[in-house]
Amino acid sequence: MNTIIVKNKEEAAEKAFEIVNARLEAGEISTFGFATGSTPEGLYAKMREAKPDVSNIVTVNLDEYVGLAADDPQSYNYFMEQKLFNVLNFKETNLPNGIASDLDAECERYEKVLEANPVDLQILGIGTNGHIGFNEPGTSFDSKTHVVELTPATIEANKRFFEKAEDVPTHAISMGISSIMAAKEILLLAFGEAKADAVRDMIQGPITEACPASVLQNHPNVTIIVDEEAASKLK
Ligand SMILES: N[C@@H]1[C@@H](O)[C@H](O)[C@@H](COP(=O)(O)O)O[C@@H]1O
Repeated sequence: MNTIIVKNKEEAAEKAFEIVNARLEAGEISTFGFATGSTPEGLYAKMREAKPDVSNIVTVNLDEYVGLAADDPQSYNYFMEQKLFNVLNFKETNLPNGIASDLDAECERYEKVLEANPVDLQILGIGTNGHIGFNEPGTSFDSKTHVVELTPATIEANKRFFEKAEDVPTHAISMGISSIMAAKEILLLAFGEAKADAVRDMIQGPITEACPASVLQNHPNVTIIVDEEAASKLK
């Protein structure tokens, strides 16, 4: 793992954009994997500004809440539309469909999309409990796209995007851990003190399903960009 510690999230966004831009300019990205949450917003803002030609690039996203339609302002489909897709003209964009009537069939469909479009660069954030995508602690490292029941910790952490905690969906469709690990390159960002325990466990803890992000220690090409607060518990 290549860990880069920067001062703050602005510097992190710059550093992340440098890496992304280098890959784009070298024509190394056919499929781009995106994440949602507040963490990648600075990177996406820089991409909007730079407006690279992405007309040959397919995108996939990690996850979507169950029960939220693509035009629901809290959905991850909507987030991606607002943060990137309304400005950058990707060849094709893919997210799980949170309102599919058959969720298991939707997971299978999405896994086929991933098989047909192997991810060249995957952007990741991390949950305060070490989750990646919506793969909560205890998720099998062998998991593929699946329906997840969100933990109370995740609902608590994500309620800031909703009016009240009861509005946060209880389930999500998420790429599995093995689906995420299939990416050729992974770029994970984390900021703030609330992520410090998860960052320490991911980088220096044992590789265990109790900390889903610790699996990244097994990946050959991972860069982690953290600010000083998120890095504060590293030894
Ligand atoms: N499913 C998403 C994750 O992909 C994201 O990494 C995490 C952290 O969110 P934030 O970046 O807002 O801290 O939130 C959600 O749970």
